[in-house]
Amino acid sequence: MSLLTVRNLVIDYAGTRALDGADLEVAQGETVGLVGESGSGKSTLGSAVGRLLPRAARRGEGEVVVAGEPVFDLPADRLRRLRRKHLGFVFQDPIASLNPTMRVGDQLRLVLGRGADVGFHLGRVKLDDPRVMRAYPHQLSGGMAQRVAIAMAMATEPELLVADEPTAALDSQVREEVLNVVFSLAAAAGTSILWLSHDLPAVARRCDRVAVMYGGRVVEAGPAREVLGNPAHPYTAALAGSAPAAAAHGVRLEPVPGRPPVLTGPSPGCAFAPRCPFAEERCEHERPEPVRVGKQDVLCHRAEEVAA
Ligand SMILES: Nc1ncnc2c1ncn2[C@@H]1O[C@H](COP(=O)(O)OP(=O)(O)OP(=O)(O)O)[C@@H](O)[C@H]1O
Ligand code: NI
Repeated sequence: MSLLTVRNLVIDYAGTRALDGADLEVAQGETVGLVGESGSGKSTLGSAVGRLLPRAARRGEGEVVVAGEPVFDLPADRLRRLRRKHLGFVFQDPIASLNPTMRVGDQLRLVLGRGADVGFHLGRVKLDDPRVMRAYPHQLSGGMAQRVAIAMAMATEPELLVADEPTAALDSQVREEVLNVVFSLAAAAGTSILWLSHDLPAVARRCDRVAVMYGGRVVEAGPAREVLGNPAHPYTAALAGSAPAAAAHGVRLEPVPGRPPVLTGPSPGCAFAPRCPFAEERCEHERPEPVRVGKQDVLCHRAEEVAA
């Protein structure tokens, strides 16, 4: 059974359509990478999982179900309980996600309860120096602050951790260490991960499954190896740098020429059509419905040919 199901989710910010019918599933204990260009809707989808959207956001159609609970239809107290019991969040800017006026140890105790063994939880994220406990967030490096944020998010052993580009602000060596901490803690606790990222190959190395977003929809989802090794959506193919069919016609796919769309309402056809080497007439005015190609769910009129 799915731990998280997002079905046909539509989210608008005054005049901008951020999600245009997004579908996503995360199973218990599974690690899923959600990738896509800037503006494709990753953060909107990640926040929607906990109904943590900015004030300006409006849900149109669709639903989000976490552990059997319809997130957008819950009264406030049940939503709080669901978040506390089932969900953890880690964001891009760790310092901003911590309370600047409170020592690290006190913040952890607030989440964990008075008697909690703060040292143990910091040790789990490889922060063994006792000075960390007494430090204020601004006294920590970005990598250390992110470990504290991870310790807090994972302290309750949530069923699902949503990590929105948790390493984007860190340098590359620290990045790997922080990801190692996230993935090993989650594996030990049986926590599912939804990791939002720009980097398809990096995600494919660590995750069981990958979901690729474009124009506010998940255009391809499936096992990481298949999505990366034999993409069935032209956009994934471009990201993976391997579109044999198009390459044979001498089309250079990487980087993808053109710009991502900024939608103001529902896309009339496939949002990728203007940049797509496979596009034909119907792609501009027929919205692709999900099709199964191999082990992937794909939104493309020509998915069979792309994967072939
Ligand atoms: N608070 C907001 N108010 C208005 N528009 C917003 C808001 N947040 C996001 N958007 C718009 O919604 C769309 C999706 O943005 P979102 O942040 O979800 O994408 P993203 O894939 O996370 O991008 P990035 O990789 O840059 O983080 C974009 O067009 C963005 O400009
Ligand atoms: Ni984002």
